[in-house]
Amino acid sequence: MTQLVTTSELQLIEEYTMQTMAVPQEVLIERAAMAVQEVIGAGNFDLSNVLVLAGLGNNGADGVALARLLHLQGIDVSLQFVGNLNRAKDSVQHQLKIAEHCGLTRSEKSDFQKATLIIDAIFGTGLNNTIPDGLQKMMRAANHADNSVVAIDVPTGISANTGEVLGSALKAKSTVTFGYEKVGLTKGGGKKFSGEVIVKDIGLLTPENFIFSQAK
Ligand SMILES: NC(=O)C1=CN([C@@H]2O[C@H](COP(=O)(O)OP(=O)(O)OC[C@H]3O[C@@H](n4cnc5c(N)ncnc54)[C@H](O)[C@@H]3O)[C@@H](O)[C@H]2O)[C@@H](O)CC1
Ligand SMILES: [K+]
Repeated sequence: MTQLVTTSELQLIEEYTMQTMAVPQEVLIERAAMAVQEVIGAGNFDLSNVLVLAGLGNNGADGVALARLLHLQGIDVSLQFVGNLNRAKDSVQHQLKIAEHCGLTRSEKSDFQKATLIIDAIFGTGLNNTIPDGLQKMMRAANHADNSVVAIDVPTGISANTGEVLGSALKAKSTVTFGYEKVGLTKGGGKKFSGEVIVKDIGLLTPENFIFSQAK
């Protein structure tokens, strides 16, 4: 039996990890990025031209950290933000600062066709509304291109709680999800869009006797 989490259960686990257990958020972000680096480095993906599409929340922060790790590994990686960077969370700004110190500059616009692998770090468990129209258009174009997509935590456009497609979703070949599999990856659009789901430990700490509502 596999343990599943809802977004509210995950929120409790994240709070417990960072507030009660005092694990810094940066540690979780670094481990999330390293987990994805390990999966994409295992030999099943063409890493000759990697495009990281990063959003403005913590899912984007994971993507920026991953872009930096790949850059330091000598991989040709482009980092493109989706949305106005001025509105990005501090975690994203912080990760971008580290990446820039390591010599990785962000791209303004990237060529989907050129990318051999797209990393989807646009939205994760925080998505709670319909994807804006402009972004839906870009996602449909990416779905039509012939690249492999690896989603970080949850494919963009999928509700991590219900599996519903919130407007449009980015079709992943694999989804690297953190801690526990999200309920939304197991049903509806989530099941269809997430491809192979790989659960990775990133150091989230779960309170003893925590009650999970669902399993599969
Ligand atoms: N909570 C944490 O500290 C950690 C989170 N992690 C990553 O962070 C993700 C969750 O991060 P966030 O909670 O920051 O959320 P996301 O990065 O998924 O989304 C960013 C923000 O977008 C906004 N938003 C939601 N729906 C929208 C819509 N339709 N249009 C425009 N904006 C919208 C919300 O304010 C949301 O906070 C996880 O999936 C995981 O990848 C990991 O780095 C581990 C640590
Ligand atoms: K994502």
